[in-house]
Amino acid sequence: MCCKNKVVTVDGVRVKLQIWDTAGQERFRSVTHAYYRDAQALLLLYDITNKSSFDSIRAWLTEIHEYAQRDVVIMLLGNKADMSSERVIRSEDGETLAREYGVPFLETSAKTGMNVELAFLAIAKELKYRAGQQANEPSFQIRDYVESQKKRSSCCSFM
Ligand SMILES: Nc1nc2c(ncn2[C@@H]2O[C@H](COP(=O)(O)OP(=O)(O)OP(=O)(O)O)[C@@H](O)[C@H]2O)c(=O)[nH]1
Repeated sequence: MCCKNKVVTVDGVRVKLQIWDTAGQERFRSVTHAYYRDAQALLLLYDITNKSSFDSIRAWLTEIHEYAQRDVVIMLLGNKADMSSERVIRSEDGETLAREYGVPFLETSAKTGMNVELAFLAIAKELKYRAGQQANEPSFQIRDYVESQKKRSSCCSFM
């Protein structure tokens, strides 16, 4: 499960993220608590071509509420956005779920890289902002940032 490092540059400062990939299967649930208990951020991925992966997100959010840090940064990601012909979960469904839980949402593709850098950058920005919060600094809103930066799989075919 542990670890890959990812370095992103946030406002000229290099931030190192240590990424743990916890397997999503039910049978590993009991052991994954220990892995994410101390995490500062959690990326919850489902597969847009797999309904059961989307359906299990609610259970994960409930669990996280119980076991994760109270101020953990959570982001919902609908992965495999490149596989549009096999899509079963609409972007709107991801957006609605994310809105319900007040978390930012992106569709990503690990294959093409769509929105992947943005997901890590948004997390790093949020964590950096929280760590160095100054009284006179404008607040950083991760959801607004993600909304303003994201690329939609349905557009931008010229890219
Ligand atoms: N087309 C496409 N395939 C992907 C994408 N992301 C992952 N895959 C493929 O999906 C399969 C599963 O990927 P994994 O990274 O092993 O998935 P996982 O959910 O981490 O698997 P577990 O660790 O067993 O829970 C692999 O064959 C990947 O190449 C994507 O964005 N697009």
